[in-house]
Amino acid sequence: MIEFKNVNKIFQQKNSEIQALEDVSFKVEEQDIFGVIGYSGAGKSTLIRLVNVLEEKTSGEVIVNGHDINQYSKKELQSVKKNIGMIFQHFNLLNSKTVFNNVAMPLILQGISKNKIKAKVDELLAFVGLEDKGKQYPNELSGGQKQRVAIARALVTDPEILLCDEATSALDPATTDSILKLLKRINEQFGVTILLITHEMSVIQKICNKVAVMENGKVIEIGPVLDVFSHPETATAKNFVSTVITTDISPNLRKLIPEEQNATDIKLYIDGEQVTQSIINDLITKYQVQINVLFASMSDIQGTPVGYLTLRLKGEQQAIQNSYQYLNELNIEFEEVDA
Ligand SMILES: Nc1ncnc2c1ncn2[C@@H]1O[C@H](COP(=O)(O)OP(=O)(O)OP(=O)(O)O)[C@@H](O)[C@H]1O
Repeated sequence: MIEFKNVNKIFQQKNSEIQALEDVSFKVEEQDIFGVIGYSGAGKSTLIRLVNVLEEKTSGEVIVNGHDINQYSKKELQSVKKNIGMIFQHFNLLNSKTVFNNVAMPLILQGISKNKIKAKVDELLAFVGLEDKGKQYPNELSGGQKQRVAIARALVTDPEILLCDEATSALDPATTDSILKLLKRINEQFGVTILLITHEMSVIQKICNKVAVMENGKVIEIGPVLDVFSHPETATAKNFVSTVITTDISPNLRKLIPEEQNATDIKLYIDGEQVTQSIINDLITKYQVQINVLFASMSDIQGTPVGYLTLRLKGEQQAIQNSYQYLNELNIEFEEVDA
């Protein structure tokens, strides 16, 4: 649906060059909610703006609907762009126009008949929950309501792709949640593919099925959300994950737990059906190992329960070895950690 192939973007400045994107390659499949996360300056905005040609790449290919976006004729590009809606952090509404006219604007510009416009705009205002706000002006609305208007406007041409540029960054947590739910509904009911950029891992956790982590213009980690969240490899991805899930005892808390002779601490990762296994009970009763739970946390990642445990095991060396064999048989990831 959208594919970046070896994309580079260099901004030329008077005496220097800024490489905003470096050899970026990945695919957004149909019906994905694909999240791109990175710190400020990572290149996220530049990347998303290439898709609807708000920026032009320096080299590489940005393929939308089967063709490189720069290979289309002007006329073809117009119809490709109609197929791509976009929403922004600061909504970008026209304050001098009513809500109705803001949503209607793309259709007015296309010369669509008034009756058709009214039917479509009314339908979309109802869909975003603003059926009674058509006659109001943007500055009479809350931030969340403004973003709903912007979403209705982005959908008015029935696009197959929706680009979201930090769409919830200016909103409070509750409003953010309601907008994210709306985006999910758009993806599920209308089959719209969503490419979003954010600096908040909670946004990725709540609605994305895939994620790319960017740093210094490069994609440094990419994959299904469950994979990247459960096994982040780079320091940056680990930092982002730690903002939404706690996977370990904090160093301060660690200091409060006394060391013990003849004890082994292990860290376990469990997910899916593994969380229903009576692991601790089995280790105690079957293998005669004493157990202290030093740390435990459970999170929901895309509907999959994911758990992290740190256990202190005490017992005969053979009993500990047998416990490890049992964990291996259950395919549970674990490692010994320093006390
Ligand atoms: N029009 C421009 N001219 C020159 N440099 C630019 C331009 N747009 C972006 N850059 C530079 O390109 C790099 C990537 O910027 P970009 O805005 O894509 O990052 P970002 O990850 O979206 O960050 P933020 O979340 O702060 O917007 C930065 O170093 C930025 O200064």
